[in-house]
Amino acid sequence: MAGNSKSPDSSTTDPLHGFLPRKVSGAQARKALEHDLNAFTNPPTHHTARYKELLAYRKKLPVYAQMDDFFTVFNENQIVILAGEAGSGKTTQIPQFVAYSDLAHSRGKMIACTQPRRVAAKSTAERVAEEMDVQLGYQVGYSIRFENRTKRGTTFLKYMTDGMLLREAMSDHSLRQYSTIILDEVHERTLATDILMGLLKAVAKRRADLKIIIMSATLNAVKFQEYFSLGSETRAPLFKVPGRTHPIEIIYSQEPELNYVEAAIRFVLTIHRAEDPGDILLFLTGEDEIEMACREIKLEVDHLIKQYPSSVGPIVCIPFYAALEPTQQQRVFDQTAPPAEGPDLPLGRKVVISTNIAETSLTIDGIVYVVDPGYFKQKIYNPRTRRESLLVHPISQASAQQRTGRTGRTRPGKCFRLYTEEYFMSLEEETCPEILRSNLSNMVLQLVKLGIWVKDLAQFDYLDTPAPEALMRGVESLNYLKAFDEDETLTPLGSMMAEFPLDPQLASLLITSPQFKCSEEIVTITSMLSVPRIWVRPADQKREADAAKELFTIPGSDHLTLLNVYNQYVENKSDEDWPQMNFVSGHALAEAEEVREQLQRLMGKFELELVSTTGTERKSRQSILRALVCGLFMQVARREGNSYRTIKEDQFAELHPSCQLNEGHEWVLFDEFIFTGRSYLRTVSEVSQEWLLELAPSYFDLRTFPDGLTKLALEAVTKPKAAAGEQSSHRMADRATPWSLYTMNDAIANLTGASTYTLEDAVADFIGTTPSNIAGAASRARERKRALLVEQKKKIQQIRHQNANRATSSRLINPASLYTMEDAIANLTGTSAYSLEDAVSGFTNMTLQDYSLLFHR
Ligand SMILES: Nc1ncnc2c1ncn2[C@@H]1O[C@H](COP(=O)(O)OP(=O)(O)OP(=O)(O)O)[C@@H](O)[C@H]1O
Repeated sequence: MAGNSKSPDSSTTDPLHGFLPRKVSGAQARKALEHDLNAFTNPPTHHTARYKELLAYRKKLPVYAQMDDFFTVFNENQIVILAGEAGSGKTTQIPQFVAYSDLAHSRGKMIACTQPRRVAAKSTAERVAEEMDVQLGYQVGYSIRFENRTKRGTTFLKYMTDGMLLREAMSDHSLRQYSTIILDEVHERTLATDILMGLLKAVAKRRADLKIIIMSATLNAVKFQEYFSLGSETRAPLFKVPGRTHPIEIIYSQEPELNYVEAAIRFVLTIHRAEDPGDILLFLTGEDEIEMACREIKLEVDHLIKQYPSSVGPIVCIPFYAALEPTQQQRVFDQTAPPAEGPDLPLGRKVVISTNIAETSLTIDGIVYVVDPGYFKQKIYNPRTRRESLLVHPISQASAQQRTGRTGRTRPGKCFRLYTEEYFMSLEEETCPEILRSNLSNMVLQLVKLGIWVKDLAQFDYLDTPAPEALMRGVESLNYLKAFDEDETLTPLGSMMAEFPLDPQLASLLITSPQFKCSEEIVTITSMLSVPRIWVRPADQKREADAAKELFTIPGSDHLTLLNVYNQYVENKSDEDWPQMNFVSGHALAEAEEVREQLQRLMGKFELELVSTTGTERKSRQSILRALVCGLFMQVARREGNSYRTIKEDQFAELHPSCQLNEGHEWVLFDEFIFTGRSYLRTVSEVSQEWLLELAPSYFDLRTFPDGLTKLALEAVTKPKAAAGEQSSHRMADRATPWSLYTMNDAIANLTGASTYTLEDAVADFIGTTPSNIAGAASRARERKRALLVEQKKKIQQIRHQNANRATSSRLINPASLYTMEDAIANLTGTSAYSLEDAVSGFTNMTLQDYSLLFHR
């Protein structure tokens, strides 16, 4: 095979007869593609009829017509920038062309093609395995976080998320197992793709044999060509694939639209009534909008069918977003439009309503109409406040083009842009790169693991350099986590942290958990925090879902509640209805189980002991909470008034409505600090301030701690303790702490001399019942209160609904009304990370909360 076949008739038995790596021409590749035998199976097998059918289809793709030129440019250059219209065949065909030229399979190498999204990596690998007539997971496979379908020694074409390739680069800085690396959809500018670009540029200088292809439909080609010039004057060559498979008509709105969700629903209904057969893809920003739109469209269409049965066909609405279970995501590809309801009646239509996960790389067969309202949800991290905002933003021109490109793939299409052409021209050309709006602590750790010195981080060859403050914050967090030593090199702990596919804080939590004799429980909690939403809350069963959640609740800790759910899931594994009956996601739990297995394997690799807590329930819980403090001590807040103030950053937030805690807890540790119109702490547990001082002494070092109420509260713990010996007879009369800071917990600690003795324990001792009975009674009382609240909320919603109807019928809402204070500040300051809080504190030297208190007084 591959050039060393000498027998005279070997061209009939070896489709790759005469092929020399990277000297292959288009003509040779076409001959091999047409061969009866499959070049990539061992021994070669006969091609199936399906292969031939798909090959006929592939030949019509624009990239196929460019095959000769592609082989020339690929053979002659180390790095190629490739731009081609969405649907021209880049993602599916280019890696296959490379397979013929590279002959990676015969050289023990692999070809990698990265994707920013898991769903794209997986679905493209499935399609390509079918096109190449091989079994998925063998010659062609995929690797995404916590899911690897490749076979060592057999897989030579691997679709993978960019994050997975980056992870591999940490153990092999030169990525030696790959002969060619293709970075696809680079216009998305994910953090991992950006780092990979810098890394591959350096690897290319060391490894002349490594080829790199940078691909996208919509990229600023010159910027990439210059970046990849490898120090010489010559830019990397640009290979353009003109044309698309089928034409697409783009239709703009004449006027700015009303409320974009309403407008989108209206458009879908109009298309359904007025346009030729063909499925519809609508882009909305998030799960709530999508589920609501699915319901409304279905209701409206059912209503229309009753009114006009001879002119309106049936419809099926399919939601599509990242948190959905794979079987539900798969519906998007598998489910077809419903048939006509009778002879001579109109055909049915499939409507897919998706977030921007369907924006790139995906082909959903049958889509003819795309409806693009022009918005998406974007996460922006503010390094100063350490808060993430998740807000609706206008999309970029590049995104709009990608959305348009979801049609015209298997037949001609139409794209309805629910904004004017002038508005489109005013959009940003590209989406803001993730590196400019993310928490960089993980990136910093990965770069250092890749061999970059901390002091050189700012000089790394970034395509767009991140803000120094963001880098500094990343280094600072890692210093607190003891990932670096005094010389700023990786400590063994830091090096181990980088090996876990987790945020550094969670990795550190996992690694330190054996010290608290609860690593079994912590690995479960970490896995539960790493998967999408566990709780299921259907719109028409919210009350039942909340009641079910209440039954899992461990008072004072969402983390322990998650542990409880997982343990009960494992106990009830044989009952497949259990998740649904309990309003939890069976898929998320199964995924948590897989994640857990993987993390457990990694722990084994580093000889981290897996131990479970022993002793009383109270003691076990305490050990777990103490371990959580040891890893997540930078995510702590203290109650002030009706909200919580984060430590050091002094930001105010409320507990997220999904939290099972009441607001009575003074100190809490949280998993997420997020802004979604309001600031929230999500997944929260109560902790003791003494643990903070004991378990994170360098972060809570009172000598360097900023002055303020938090410091006073922390001092209140240390001072009375020091004085406790002498003052025992005056404890209640002589209150050393400011009275307002003296909590019930302090009182109990003073009375009993044990800081871990809680209010519940005290009650239990007095009335002779257990804390869990008390919690049960409290939970039943809460349930009654919740039922009342649900009623009240319903009324409020009715009133809001009536008001909203009144408002929308009398007032035009244009995109400008979605322009938030944050957008205004971003426009004024030129940085999206500068929040309202920053603006207020910049101007007044006060926090927003203090400022508004003063203002309202
Ligand atoms: N799963 C699939 N089912 C049916 N057709 C498919 C599938 N995947 C790809 N195709 C066909 O192959 C064509 C090329 O798809 P491919 O993903 O390679 O294009 P692309 O240029 O990479 O597009 P994009 O920039 O959107 O990722 C599609 O337009 C479609 O006709």
